[in-house]
Amino acid sequence: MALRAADRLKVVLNHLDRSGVAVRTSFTSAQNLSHHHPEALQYTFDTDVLSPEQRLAYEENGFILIKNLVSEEDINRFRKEFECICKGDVKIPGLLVMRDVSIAKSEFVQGEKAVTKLQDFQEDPELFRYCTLPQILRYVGCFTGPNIMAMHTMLINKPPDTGRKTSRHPMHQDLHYFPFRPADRIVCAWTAMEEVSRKNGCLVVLPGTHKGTLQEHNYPEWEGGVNKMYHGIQNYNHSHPRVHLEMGKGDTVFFHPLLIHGSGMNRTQGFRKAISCHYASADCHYVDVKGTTQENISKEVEELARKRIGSDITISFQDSWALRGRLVQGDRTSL
Ligand SMILES: CC(C)CC(=O)SCCNC(=O)CCNC(=O)[C@H](O)C(C)(C)COP(=O)(O)OP(=O)(O)OC[C@H]1O[C@@H](n2cnc3c(N)ncnc32)[C@H](O)[C@@H]1OP(=O)(O)O
Ligand SMILES: Nc1ncnc2c1ncn2[C@@H]1O[C@H](COP(=O)(O)OP(=O)(O)OP(=O)(O)O)[C@@H](O)[C@H]1O
Ligand SMILES: O=C(O)CCC(=O)C(=O)O
Ligand SMILES: [Fe+2]
Ligand SMILES: [Mg+2]
Repeated sequence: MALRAADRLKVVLNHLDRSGVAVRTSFTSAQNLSHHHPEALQYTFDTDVLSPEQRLAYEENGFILIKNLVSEEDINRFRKEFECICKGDVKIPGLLVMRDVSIAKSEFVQGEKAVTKLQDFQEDPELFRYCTLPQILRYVGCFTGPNIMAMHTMLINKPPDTGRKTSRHPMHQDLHYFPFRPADRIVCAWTAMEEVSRKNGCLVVLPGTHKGTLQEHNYPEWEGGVNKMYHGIQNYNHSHPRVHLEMGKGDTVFFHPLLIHGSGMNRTQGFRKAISCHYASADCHYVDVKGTTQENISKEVEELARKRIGSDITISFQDSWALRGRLVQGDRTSL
């Protein structure tokens, strides 16, 4: 007899729950337990960090929110460092400072009010401390396993919208940007650096979409313009349930790279701040994206590398990730 996937999960979790807490289940055949156990939990490892309920939630939804994971003191330090970078007091090799497209050509906006995002802070010891926080890595290991690479780092400073709606981030899957697999061994940690709500443009996720495949991404046709490399999925199911992730300072969401997500407009006058890192198992391998839907982004990244480094050296899409990735736990086995 074939069990529905959700029933199988409940059966497996019931079996896994060694603490004796009752997990409601619709099926209890011992024979089916052993038979279905290995295939049912695809997205998480049994590490004694996530409770059975938390594992089930990630398996079903593709994300899990942990409250109050990063201390106020750490966040204040990241914020200070961000200010120093924006003022030009610190120069970090490889760091990319992005301005919002609506003010990119303005000479009047200076300092942190001009910055919408820092990318690639792996050479900044102060900001990179975020990626090595033990309480974050404990959770990351539940998804990646023990060998962990920090692949992609960002500090997002979503600006007050200028009225052109450019502060939105279109709905997308982060895997679009990554030429490595398997997807299930990649996870993003995203920490709110202050209260984030629907008003200042919190994350919006489509629960369960991590079970789907990678979709085609392009620039959305938005009247007010779109930020460079902010590709989006054009034809996702607009009637799929949406969840707005309202979070407090220090709350952290871990999410799967196929989970469809974006963020809304910032309707406040403050700059909505978040810090994030994409981790992958060091056992992942690079894939060739030629002839796939990822070819468009790979060409943009290669073009950017040529602009920044010079056209005499070719840095492939894969190389650009191998150069930025940093081992944060275990052994650098492959990536
Ligand atoms: C999972 C994860 C990976 C998902 C994501 O992160 S999605 C977003 C990823 N975004 C990126 O990686 C952005 C990469 N950033 C960049 O490519 C650069 O910062 C640029 C946007 C090209 C700016 O380059 P840069 O040379 O430093 O700045 P310039 O002031 O000289 O501007 C060069 C030309 O680019 C334009 N520009 C600047 N900022 C933006 C913008 N935000 N959106 C669109 N166009 C922009 C700027 O107006 C200028 O144009 P022209 O004067 O050449 O026509
Ligand atoms: N017209 C649109 N086409 C495609 N995607 C959109 C469109 N409008 C919003 N989105 C996407 O939906 C997500 C939520 O954006 P939106 O600005 O609607 O925020 P919101 O938090 O839902 O706010 P609201 O309170 O207005 O519903 C973002 O990822 C955004 O890019
Ligand atoms: O902080 C945000 O607005 C979301 C950013 C995001 O999803 C991304 O850069 O991939
Ligand atoms: Fe994203
Ligand atoms: Mg809306």
